[in-house]
Amino acid sequence: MTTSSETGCAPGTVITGKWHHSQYVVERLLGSGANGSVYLVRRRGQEQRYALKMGYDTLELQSEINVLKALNRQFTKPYFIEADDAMEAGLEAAFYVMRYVEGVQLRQFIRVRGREWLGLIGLKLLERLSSLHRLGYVFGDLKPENVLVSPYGSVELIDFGGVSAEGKSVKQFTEWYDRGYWNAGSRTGDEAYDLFSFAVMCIHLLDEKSLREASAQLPQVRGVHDLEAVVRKCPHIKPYAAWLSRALRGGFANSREAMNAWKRGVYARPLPTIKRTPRWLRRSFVLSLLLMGAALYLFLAT
Ligand SMILES: Nc1ncnc2c1ncn2[C@@H]1O[C@H](COP(=O)(O)OP(=O)(O)OP(=O)(O)O)[C@@H](O)[C@H]1O
Repeated sequence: MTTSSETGCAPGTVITGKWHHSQYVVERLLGSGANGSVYLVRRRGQEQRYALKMGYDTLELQSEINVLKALNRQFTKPYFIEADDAMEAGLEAAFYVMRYVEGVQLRQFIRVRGREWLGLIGLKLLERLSSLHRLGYVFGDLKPENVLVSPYGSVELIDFGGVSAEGKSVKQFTEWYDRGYWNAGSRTGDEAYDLFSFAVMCIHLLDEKSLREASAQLPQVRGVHDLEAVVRKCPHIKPYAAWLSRALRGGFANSREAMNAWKRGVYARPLPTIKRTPRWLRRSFVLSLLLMGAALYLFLAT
């Protein structure tokens, strides 16, 4: 059977739920991954935007829905809206609708706004992880692509496809951020697993080149010591070093303790309040200096 997730939904496509009869108008594709395609949609006749995920595997979608529903119970602003089957001109696919998270991927945010934002972003992300852990879940596939940051620095996790119940095997992981890859522990989902990924993610954001070099070690000798060597070597990482080493060694009792340690030891530094001057403004400034110089030269020469 051909599903609409295989063929893709063009902007303007109306997706109608078979059971609840809600209608969603596709604005654009937000992204596609292993588990399906995510579209930015509006409910027909309304302004409110949502993210609609159309999946290849109903069981996978269901486990993501379960996590979002659990999060709904903890927060006033809902994560999960509804789930249904789409029936579009003979094409059939399961979908669910969730909160649309406006923002850019974490790596892009840090690249544009500067590394000094990691203190604040890290704290908000640890809060998110801690909420998930309190519900008995482990995120599993924590990586910069799964963290969206709004222009004001609010942080949301996306892609709950890797989430597993605490104590169960991690369902999805990405090599660099995986504790098993660094021979640093099992792939059993526990709070320390997410904190380990969080620590490697910070190293990645602060010194990607050194992390890449460290990961080039032979698999059987690769270890936490390689990550700690990067942490010691890189000057940008210094303010985070103590926290990162502890997370890499599984030294926090839980994510709440890790969050409090981050708040005291990392975030306690002054906040970045001044926006970096946009590049176009810097360029215009340099250009005007050059023009002034040229005008002065012509003036003196005549
Ligand atoms: N709630 C959301 N709000 C905004 N954008 C989203 C949302 N959920 C997903 N996206 C976008 O859609 C893309 C694909 O979504 P998602 O990662 O959930 O799919 P996936 O099939 O599980 O992917 P992967 O193969 O990475 O596991 C994301 O990279 C992100 O850009």
